[in-house]
Order: sequence, then structure tokens, then C-alpha cells
Amino acid sequence: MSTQDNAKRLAAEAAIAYVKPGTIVGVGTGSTVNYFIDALAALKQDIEGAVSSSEASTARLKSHGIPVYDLNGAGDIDVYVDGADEINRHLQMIKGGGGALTREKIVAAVAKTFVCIADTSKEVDMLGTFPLPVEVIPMARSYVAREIVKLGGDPVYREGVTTDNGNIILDVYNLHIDEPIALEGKLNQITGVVTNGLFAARGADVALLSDGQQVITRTRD
Ligand SMILES: O=C(CO)[C@H](O)[C@H](O)COP(=O)(O)O
Repeated sequence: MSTQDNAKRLAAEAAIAYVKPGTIVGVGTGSTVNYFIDALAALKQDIEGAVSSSEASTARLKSHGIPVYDLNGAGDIDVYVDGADEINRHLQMIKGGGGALTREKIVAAVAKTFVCIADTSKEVDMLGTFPLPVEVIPMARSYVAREIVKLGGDPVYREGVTTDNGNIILDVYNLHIDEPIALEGKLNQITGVVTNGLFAARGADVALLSDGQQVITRTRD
């Protein structure tokens, strides 16, 4: 296993400590979360089940025999565990590299506590080196792209990708994200945008970051 994969695994396994017995766990998407799902399998008798942020995570949860519930019937979610493409010291993130940003944002909104799991390469001083994913209704693609250019970004259509919600993704390069909450709101105001991958208004509550040797716990400033 590479050092980065080992770091992802260590961060993911540390998140198990945040899972309370008898609860429905919110589960994100991505390679780091896959390690979390695998670790969660050992606890499957102790939890009620999971709500999932993607078809991929649902399939992995079910392959371990973990019951997956519809969010609408699940009630309160105590903890949501998910990865990030970038995370800053305020625990604001860019997410959506795997295209699951909208369902991730919905489950994160419901959850009482958001635990971000990542290897330390995801830590940044300023968000925006990783291109910001924006999920868009297909017929609005060109309009939304033009509006994003007005905000100073360079949108690139993610060819061949359809989200779990039937939409497309624009990856936006060269944004200057010095005010993440403001930009998150502005992007969401563009008609045709479903959501964007800035998790700033609702960031993480805890970050578990690993370099492959140890796990550092960060809470919001
Ligand atoms: O937002 C996500 C998927 O939409 C992921 O959390 C993000 O892309 C990080 O993925 P990985 O754990 O594979 O590095």
C-alpha cells in the first residue's frame, strides 16, 4: 500500500471513534471513505445502518451487509464522515472530485457532526488549486459556464461524466477563493447550478488528517 493510501486508511479508521452505537451513520464518497466503509463493517452489529451520498458508496456498504436507508426516513444523523479534495484551517473544503458533491452536501447539512478524513496532502492555506466542481442541470451548461467566467473562473466540462442525479459537472480553474462562504453563495445563485463543491458555510467540525504515521485531530478555529 502506498504511503498516501496508508494515510487515508489511518484517517478513516480514526473516524470510527466518532460513530455512536445504535445510530445511522452518514457516509461520504471516495477512496478515503472506502477505507471508512471497510472499517465500519466490523461494527455493523452495533449500528442501525447508514445513509449514503452516492451509488458507489451504497454498493460498497451493501456489499458488507450494512443496511442503507433513504435519508428522508432516517431522521437525525449524528455523524457524517467524508473526505475532501482540499481543506483549510477553518475546516472549509473543496469537495466533489468524485462528482458526488450534491448528495454529500445534503447529508452533511443534516448531520450534527461532520468528520472530514484525509491525508495531509489535502491541507492548504487557501482553497482553489484543486479545480472547483460545480454540478449543473445539463441544458444550462453553456449559460452557467459564461456566468462563471464573469466571476473570474475558467470552467471545464467534465467530459463523459453524468452525476447520480443526471446532471453534468463543470470543473472551475483559477478561482481566487479568499472568501469561500461568499463565493459558495454566489455560485449557487446562478440559475442552473444545482450546487458547488465549496463546503464553506457548512464546513467540517472535525478533521482527522494523517501523514501515514499518525493522525492529527483538528477542530474549527
Ligand atoms: O468529494 C468527494 C467525492 O465527490 C471526495 O470526498 C473527494 O474527492 C476526496 O476523495 P478521495 O478520498 O478519493 O481523495
